[in-house]
Amino acid sequence: MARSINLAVIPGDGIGPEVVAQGLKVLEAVLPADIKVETTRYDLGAKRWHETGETLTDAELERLRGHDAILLGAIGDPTVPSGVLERGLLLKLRFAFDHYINLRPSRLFPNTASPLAGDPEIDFVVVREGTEGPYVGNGGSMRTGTPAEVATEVSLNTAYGVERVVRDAFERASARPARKLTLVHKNNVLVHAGHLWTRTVERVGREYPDVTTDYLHVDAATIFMVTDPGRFDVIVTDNLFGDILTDLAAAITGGIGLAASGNINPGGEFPSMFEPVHGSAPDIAGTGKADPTATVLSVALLLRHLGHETEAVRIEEAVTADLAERDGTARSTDAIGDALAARVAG
Ligand SMILES: NC(=O)c1ccc[n+]([C@@H]2O[C@H](COP(=O)([O-])OP(=O)(O)OC[C@H]3O[C@@H](n4cnc5c(N)ncnc54)[C@H](O)[C@@H]3O)[C@@H](O)[C@H]2O)c1
Ligand SMILES: CC(C)[C@H](C(=O)O)[C@@H](O)C(=O)O
Ligand SMILES: [Mg+2]
Repeated sequence: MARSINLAVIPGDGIGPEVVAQGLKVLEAVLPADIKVETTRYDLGAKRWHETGETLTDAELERLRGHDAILLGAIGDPTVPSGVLERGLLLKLRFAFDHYINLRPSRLFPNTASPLAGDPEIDFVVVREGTEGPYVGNGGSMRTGTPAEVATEVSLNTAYGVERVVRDAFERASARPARKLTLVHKNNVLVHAGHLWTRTVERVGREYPDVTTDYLHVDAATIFMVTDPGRFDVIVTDNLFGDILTDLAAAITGGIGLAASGNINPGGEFPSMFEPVHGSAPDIAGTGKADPTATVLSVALLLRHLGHETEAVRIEEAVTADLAERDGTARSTDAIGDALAARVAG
């Protein structure tokens, strides 16, 4: 366990800088005096793109590589064409640093309101593939802008890429009490990729006889996530399905303002990157309405990844206590950050 953390911080756009400020506040408060955190801020995002036309240079990528981990707020801005920052910055980082595990825990904290009826027990984790699928940029457009336009976006699925994420998901499932793994795909239509995923889960699953496996088509998975979320323990799924399912998962567990994620490079060859599931929320940027809890919980995932389990748990307990005391009174981003920092410090 490192006694110092060399952290890269990418606040980004919209509410990104607002929530990252709270994440850093809580990080500083939770660490004991003998663990030092050194942060380097990278001002990437819309402003930088407008000024220079750059999203992320190779030199910056090289410098980022030298950090122990990255904390990212959110990127994306209405003044920048859709996809420029998402692909040129966020996905570039995930791909360059081989973040093939996109880990998205979904837990309904005690006393937190879910839009679902009753009082559902929700505690599952989505292991979303992070470097393949339809996200690879394997596509193009011909006769662009004409009535004869043809556009493609081809999903890439390699045996290597699918197996490594499936193995990771089985490892996580076997370490959890319910020991259940659900593959979510669409193998009735996407038969080539879908059957590769299905066969891989069957084959790797033989090495994990104590883990129960099942399969759901992604459309049916959205039904069960609303009608019976307790059936899920570990979900393993492709990059795009995982993106969509985890916004839904956030919605049923108290909202997108609470959903944390980690883009993990398990071997540690590259720094892993932690970020809330949500985006830059231009509709509320600058209003102080953004909930920083998702970022604070992402800091907990970051600390756990670096071996600081005690501090990670302390943050999660502080969030649990904070959520339990919420009574509907509006609190600012800053006020929530202050409250969480005070809890972890005390
Ligand atoms: N990881 C990322 O950086 C990331 C993730 C998703 C979207 N984006 C980008 O963000 C921009 C906006 O995307 P979008 O509107 O589809 O999704 P979004 O997640 O930014 O916002 C969706 C809704 O959730 C609300 N919301 C989001 N975060 C919140 C928080 N912390 N507290 C309270 N409410 C919150 C927003 O106000 C909005 O109503 C786009 O450019 C998109 O590409 C970036
Ligand atoms: C902004 C976008 C590239 C990103 C994704 O699709 O992975 C976001 O939606 C997320 O969930 O982190
Ligand atoms: Mg998303």
